[in-house]
Amino acid sequence: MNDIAFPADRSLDFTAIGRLCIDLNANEINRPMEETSTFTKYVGGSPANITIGMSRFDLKTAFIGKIANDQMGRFIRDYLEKNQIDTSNVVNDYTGAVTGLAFTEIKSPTDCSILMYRDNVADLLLTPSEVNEELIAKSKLLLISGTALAQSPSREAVFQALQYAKKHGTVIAFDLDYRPYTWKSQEETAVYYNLAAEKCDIILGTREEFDMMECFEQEHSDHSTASRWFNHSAQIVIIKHGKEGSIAYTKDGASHRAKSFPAKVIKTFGAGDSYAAGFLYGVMQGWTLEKSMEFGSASACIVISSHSCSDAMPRAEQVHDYIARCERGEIVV
Ligand SMILES: Nc1ncnc2c1ncn2[C@@H]1O[C@H](COP(=O)(O)OP(=O)(O)OP(=O)(O)O)[C@@H](O)[C@H]1O
Ligand SMILES: O=C(O)C[C@@H](O)[C@H](O)C(=O)CO
Repeated sequence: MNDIAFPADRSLDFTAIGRLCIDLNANEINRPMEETSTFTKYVGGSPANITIGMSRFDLKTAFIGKIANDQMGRFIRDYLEKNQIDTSNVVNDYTGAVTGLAFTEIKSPTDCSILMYRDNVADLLLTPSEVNEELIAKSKLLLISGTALAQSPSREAVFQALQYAKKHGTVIAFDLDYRPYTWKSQEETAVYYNLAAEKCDIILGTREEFDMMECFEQEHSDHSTASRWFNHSAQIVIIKHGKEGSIAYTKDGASHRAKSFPAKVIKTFGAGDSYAAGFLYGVMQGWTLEKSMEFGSASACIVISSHSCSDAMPRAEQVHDYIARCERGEIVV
């Protein structure tokens, strides 16, 4: 069991707010982007990937965001709807803003980077008045993603969503998703991340992302990081450590470690999104933290062993099968 009490009487399981963009993943892998010439187009954006993952787990999902009024925006909306995601609060921009592009470079399975084009993107133009209170009120869980805090009015839209979630007892998860190129300074990032994190029940981030948030603090240990947020709303703090696995801290002072599974890695990005989807799905099923972290870790392996993020988000049976195959020693890297 875990200690998160999700409201029962809700028609939606999971709603996310934030970035909807396009991934353009290099087809010529294991070389620098300068030497690539073709890309495959996928829907992207960390919160979008997580929502797609939750929908693949057969949860009832919705998205709150803004897309460009062009072919890319229509591609994104169509894809979400094909994945049974409620897009009633995905609004069109009519100012000529564009869709964020994430060009991915896969130099090697352990050396990947993302070149992000994010000038004048539609997703950061979502306004507080465009956030649908009723959608959040009928959701069990709201996910916020850090990059949506980078600029106004998206920043204020996220805080409005947080206010609605608090008002209606909707559980709040915060995936830190720190993307430095979207921010003016680390200090600005830390201020807004900390203000948002104080309202959240579940916080997921890497050690580096928490270090950024704690740039005004002296101590940066996993334990001090976690205990800091239990003085606010947090029930669970997850600190991810890549291939080394992850640690969950709970308000009662306990910690729970999860190892990573073996994976035939094609690219490392997408691990965090798929891990978040798998972990949050497990917690929503009422599983123990260990089982939820295990499910997230296996979900991550499936995605990092694939070329895409969104397309590769697995179904629950695929994740259970991956765990079973690892336990039988059938996945050797
Ligand atoms: N090379 C790997 N092999 C196996 N599992 C991995 C690997 N990298 C990450 N994972 C799994 O995915 C989880 C999340 O990965 P990570 O800590 O890299 O988060 P992240 O930095 O948010 O990911 P992303 O690269 O998508 O931003 C890890 O806790 C681990 O379970
Ligand atoms: O979050 C982004 O904007 C880029 C993602 O779409 C990409 O798939 C990735 O980095 C996954 O975490």
